[in-house]
Amino acid sequence: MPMNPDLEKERQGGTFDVEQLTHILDGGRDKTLKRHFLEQEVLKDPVFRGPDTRFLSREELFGELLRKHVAVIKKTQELSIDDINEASTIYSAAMNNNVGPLTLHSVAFVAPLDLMADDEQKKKWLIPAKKYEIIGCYAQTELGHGSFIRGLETRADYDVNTQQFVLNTPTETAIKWWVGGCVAVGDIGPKFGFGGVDNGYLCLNNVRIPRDNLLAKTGKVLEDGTYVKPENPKVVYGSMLGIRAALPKVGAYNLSKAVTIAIRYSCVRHQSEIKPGCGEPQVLDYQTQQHKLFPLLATAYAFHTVGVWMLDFHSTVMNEINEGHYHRLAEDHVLAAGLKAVINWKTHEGIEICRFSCGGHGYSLASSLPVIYVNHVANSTAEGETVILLLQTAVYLMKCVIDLEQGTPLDPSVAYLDQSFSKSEQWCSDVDMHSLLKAIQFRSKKFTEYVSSFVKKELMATGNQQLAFNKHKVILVECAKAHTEAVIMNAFVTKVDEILQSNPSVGKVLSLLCQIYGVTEILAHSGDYIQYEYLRKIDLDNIQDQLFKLYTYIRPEAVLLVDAFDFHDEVLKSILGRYDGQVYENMFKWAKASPFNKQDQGTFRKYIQQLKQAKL
Ligand SMILES: CCCCCCCC/C=C\CCC/C=C/C(=O)SCCNC(=O)CCNC(=O)[C@H](O)C(C)(C)COP(=O)(O)OP(=O)(O)OC[C@H]1O[C@@H](n2cnc3c(N)ncnc32)[C@H](O)[C@@H]1OP(=O)(O)O
Ligand SMILES: Cc1cc2nc3c(=O)[nH]c(=O)nc-3n(C[C@H](O)[C@H](O)[C@H](O)COP(=O)(O)OP(=O)(O)OC[C@H]3O[C@@H](n4cnc5c(N)ncnc54)[C@H](O)[C@@H]3O)c2cc1C
Repeated sequence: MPMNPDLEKERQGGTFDVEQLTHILDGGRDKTLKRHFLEQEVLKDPVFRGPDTRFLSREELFGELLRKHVAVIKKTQELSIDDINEASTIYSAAMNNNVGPLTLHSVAFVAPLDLMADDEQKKKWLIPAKKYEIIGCYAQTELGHGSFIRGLETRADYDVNTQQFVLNTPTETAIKWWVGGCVAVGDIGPKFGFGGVDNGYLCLNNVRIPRDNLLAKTGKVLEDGTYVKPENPKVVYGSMLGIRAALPKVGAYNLSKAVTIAIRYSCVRHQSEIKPGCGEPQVLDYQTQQHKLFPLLATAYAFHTVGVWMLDFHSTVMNEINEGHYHRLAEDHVLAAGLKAVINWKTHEGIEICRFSCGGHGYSLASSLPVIYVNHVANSTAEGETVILLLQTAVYLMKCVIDLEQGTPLDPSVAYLDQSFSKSEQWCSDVDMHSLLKAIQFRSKKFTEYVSSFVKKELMATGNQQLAFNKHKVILVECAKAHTEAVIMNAFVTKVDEILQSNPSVGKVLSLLCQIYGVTEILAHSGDYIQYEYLRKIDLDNIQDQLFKLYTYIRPEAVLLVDAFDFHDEVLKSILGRYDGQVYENMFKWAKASPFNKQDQGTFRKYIQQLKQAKL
């Protein structure tokens, strides 16, 4: 199909090599080539062809995705793939923006076995689980409790005579609920999205399991019922840590898809007039459309950068824990908690903005933006609800203030809290990314000190830390967000500095995006900078001008920057986001293919006939 002339023109501009940026995003040229190879292995294999999942009922969708997921597993094993990123490539190429039915088996059943089973148990369960000889799920949440783990009601009473645990869900609120991939007892019914996953319920009534079913790498129960605590009790929470540490990159992936669709479509879509009689401009030429999408484009790059960094950091900490060193578990937990919470929340807001920016066609499943949205938005609740996780980060920051007062060294990711910040010169409209980072770190430091003063006062008055925290949860959450933004901006600036050395032209365009991210973040909290006397109105006016100027620099690069995400059309599965920009013709073809247009709407005639006969 010929290229849409608008997109053809957009691809003639640009100041950087798209392919080189794709290689950077993938982690090197070889990884790009391997990703292309794996995508083609899926896209050319007829087993992965099937009905357009956007036309399917819940039951049909589950069946089709299970069929495909099994094919993904076979393909992954056939190609001897064990790298998580490569396995994700095969999975994403097949799932058409859905979450596959066996996802929880991999991320929430196999992972904890790997983390907490002893060698004997690994032989017994981990090996067959990895071969899908046993299919598992993660049944933690109950009808009555999800966030408050210590409130869970399920019982496991030890029967010393039979060396067994007797499992019971003694109350209705104890029923295990939301259990992804739980095929035992029942499905919890239709959901907002996640149609590919059978989130189930599980009632336990005197279910007996052998003592050695308790994963024993950390804690264990001896024959006489004595509980031997793990060296570090928090490691039992580790199974939730793995998914949280991975979800920032999942958020970046989903936001990258949404901005690819919205920016390509915004170049194809012509609407209204700027100069009467001069034709309808591309909607991406409107400053308001740029104001919707360019900060999100910058955010997608920022989230990808920090998502890769978080996964590396988490993997290092897990290796240290495997060798018995727990000193970075707390930092890993709160970084994963804060990044998972902020990134997934801002991503689902961003996907929604991308949908809005495509007008009516964004509301059609032809765009796939609704599919990406409803499947992504679960990530702000699942694996730790947003506020819950931000409070974890906030409590850690309160401890950092105490550590600072006591002269205890801080973890690297919060070292800036011990720095002094000052800004004397007036900001013009070309503030560099390092100055923007300093400002964002300054705000986080000041906010942490401000919140800590309230919590301390409350603690003095009540002597109860939980009460003190509970009274100031709103500002504690904001404090955790401010810190997490400092972590994101720091990772983005660090990566861009590195790329400026290795590939100046790519580094330059990314530095523009980094400035957009930083200026947007500062303007979103401008009141704090005035209140803390770090910025004046003139500074804010100047960086507002800077933001609009940055949009003009990014406008000719925008399509190339989303091309660099390198989504194959069959992976993106969006008519608005097609690489060739041939939207209208394919929208019409897609609509005509809808089963709704195929079935004889006998029901329509039947009931309208009744209406006519009713002679109202
Ligand atoms: C691997 C690839 C993955 C790719 C992903 C692909 C797509 C899949 C997408 C989605 C999958 C969705 C599947 C969803 C599954 C689920 O939802 S499973 C259930 C998840 N449930 C939760 O997350 C519950 C949230 N609640 C909690 O975590 C806890 O209740 C709590 C809020 C943290 C409170 O804990 P607690 O009540 O014990 O009290 P605290 O004092 O706050 O904590 C005690 C100390 O423990 C430390 N802590 C807490 N959590 C952790 C942790 N996870 N790791 C390490 N340490 C932890 C906390 O800091 C306290 O320490 P301190 O005593 O020193 O202060
Ligand atoms: C798509 C999806 C898949 C899931 N898959 C699984 C799975 O496979 N296995 C599994 O075990 N679970 C699963 N879950 C459940 C998930 O882990 C819980 O929904 C999540 O932990 C939130 O707990 P909750 O639903 O009890 O919400 P609640 O904790 O009841 O939250 C409700 C509200 O109360 C607020 N709140 C709660 N506690 C506090 C507090 N201390 N301070 C301030 N505010 C508070 C929250 O911020 C929120 O606004 C899944 C959920 C979804 C949506």
